Amino acid sequence: MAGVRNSEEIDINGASDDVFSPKPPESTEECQESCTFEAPDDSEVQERKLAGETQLPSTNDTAQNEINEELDDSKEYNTEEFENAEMLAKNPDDDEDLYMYEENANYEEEVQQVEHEECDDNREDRSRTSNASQLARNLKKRSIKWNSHLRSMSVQVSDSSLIEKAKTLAPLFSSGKHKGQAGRIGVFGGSIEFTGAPYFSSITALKVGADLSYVFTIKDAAVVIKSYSPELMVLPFLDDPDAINKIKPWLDRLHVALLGPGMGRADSTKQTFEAIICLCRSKNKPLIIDADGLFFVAQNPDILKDYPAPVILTPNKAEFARIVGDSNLEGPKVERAKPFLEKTGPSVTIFCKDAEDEIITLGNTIKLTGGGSGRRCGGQGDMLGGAMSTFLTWALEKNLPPAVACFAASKLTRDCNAQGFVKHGRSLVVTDMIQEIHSVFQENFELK
Ligand SMILES: NC(=O)C1=CN([C@@H]2O[C@H](COP(=O)(O)OP(=O)(O)OC[C@H]3O[C@@H](n4cnc5c(N)ncnc54)[C@H](O)[C@@H]3O)[C@@H](O)[C@H]2O)[C@@H](O)CC1
Ligand SMILES: Nc1ncnc2c1ncn2[C@@H]1O[C@H](COP(=O)(O)OP(=O)(O)OP(=O)(O)O)[C@@H](O)[C@H]1O
Repeated sequence: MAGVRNSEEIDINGASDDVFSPKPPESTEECQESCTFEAPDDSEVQERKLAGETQLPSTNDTAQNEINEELDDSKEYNTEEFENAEMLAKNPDDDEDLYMYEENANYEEEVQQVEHEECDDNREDRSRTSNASQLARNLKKRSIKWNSHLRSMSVQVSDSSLIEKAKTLAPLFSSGKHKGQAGRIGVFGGSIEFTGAPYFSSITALKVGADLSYVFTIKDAAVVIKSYSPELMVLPFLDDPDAINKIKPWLDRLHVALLGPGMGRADSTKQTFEAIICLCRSKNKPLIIDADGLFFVAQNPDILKDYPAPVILTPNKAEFARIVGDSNLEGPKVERAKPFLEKTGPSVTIFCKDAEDEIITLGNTIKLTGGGSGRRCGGQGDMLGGAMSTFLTWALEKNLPPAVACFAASKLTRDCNAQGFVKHGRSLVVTDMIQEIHSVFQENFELK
């Protein structure tokens, strides 16, 4: 694949001193031997089924029977919710009746509470039984439709070889490894206006499995970002008059630099951005460029010309139009990207974010669809960039192409969105999606 270089050329470890030099990565062969990729297990469904076996004590009381019926119904819905993704895809027209579901987590909790109270008290206090019955009915009324947004929960990719390769990405756990070997990610971004974006990226990089995550930001944003998470190392260098010299020693430690989330578009920021790219170039540092970083690249694509390590650009639809320099939001992206990619050279991969994600290299495109929910909360692209940073670190260590990291990040983001939507519906925010990373990762990328 274009833009893929071997690990010696990439200098993926990037460390100039021994303290930060990771040991050589395990060979891909070794890893593949120990990796098996199994279909997601249905333990959650089983757990819910088991929970559903608990019945209230039988009673002749009508209200009590009503409650039992309500509770039985709710258990059915809660179990169905996890079983029906495939059915949705197969029978898209059936969704109206079939996919009414309860706001399951809260519903189940509240009903179980009622169940408890009823078991204890129903012989003594019939009026509470009827209150509980009303509560169960009210809860059911709050049911929302699981509509066509979730018809397909499975991500489809036009190059299925990526699926197998993505399964081999995660490094093995080993007590012999030291902190940093699973990834040291640097996120360069943040501004007075946007402190959330670099946070979402860097916390996601950590939660996907990087060992260390640094945020390089401006002074006034640094304290704010630190306050979001003690896990992140936040360095207030971006608006320092001596920014590049301050950044330099830290850059040596990074496996991948993600540039742009929430960075802002001020001219002074553009200068710093370009100076960072020059510095990264001198150190063969793999790059991911997102958001405002793409705004700057659009103004000066030559900054990436013949870049000596892999670069992934992650534009959304609007940003894509900006970097390829056309105002047309439609048309085959692989064609529209061609002049830009010819100019920059083979190191650059474009991952275009949209309902259909596309991994574009010169003359080639791989498309990803499915997953997600129709709920499009801000920060989802930042999350994707953070995940991609960690996946790219691992891909390069294993000599896998950047496309594998793109696929993995897209799959993870889309599944986190779909899974989060089941719990939070319209209230889903990117923080909720980040909470889903562990279980989505376990299902799709963990060595089994
Ligand atoms: N909590 C935060 O701090 C967040 C900060 N963000 C930052 O906000 C800044 C501006 O980002 P924007 O994404 O708004 O700027 P863009 O210039 O990327 O987007 C401009 C417009 O394009 C539209 N657009 C995006 N995808 C589209 C699609 N598929 N089809 C049609 N239109 C589409 C958007 O609605 C938006 O109005 C960046 O620095 C970004 O990192 C965002 O990442 C969101 C979260
Ligand atoms: N319509 C959609 N259906 C399914 N998934 C989607 C859809 N749109 C976006 N996504 C997923 O979300 C990812 C991020 O896309 P998005 O358009 O939110 O990026 P962004 O504009 O950079 O986000 P932000 O700036 O808010 O962080 C995409 O790569 C894709 O995986």
